[in-house]
Amino acid sequence: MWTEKDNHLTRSFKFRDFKEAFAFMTEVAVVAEEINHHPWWSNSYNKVEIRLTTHDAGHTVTNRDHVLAQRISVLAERYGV
Ligand SMILES: C[C@H](O)[C@H](O)[C@H]1CNC2=NC(N)=NC(=O)C2=N1
Repeated sequence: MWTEKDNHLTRSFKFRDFKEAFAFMTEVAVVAEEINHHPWWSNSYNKVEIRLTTHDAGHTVTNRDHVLAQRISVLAERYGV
């Protein structure tokens, strides 16, 4: 589940292995380019942490973040995470 703190939406994902984590990240990257809104993220082996904020709105959470979060959740569901 996404949580909002310090002016960003954040969620952590744990995949089966690095390969799945990176495949997920690749899919997120395609969506980010499509809607021109991009995540901050970190990856370590099978874990991906994502933070969403809108720099253009002074680093606040906007509808663009909620839209991307929803799109990411749909992708994540396909990995069963
Ligand atoms: C010019 C372009 O629309 C902006 O730089 C976009 C691109 N991607 C972005 N991504 C995020 N997360 N926040 C932004 O404010 C943002 N702005």
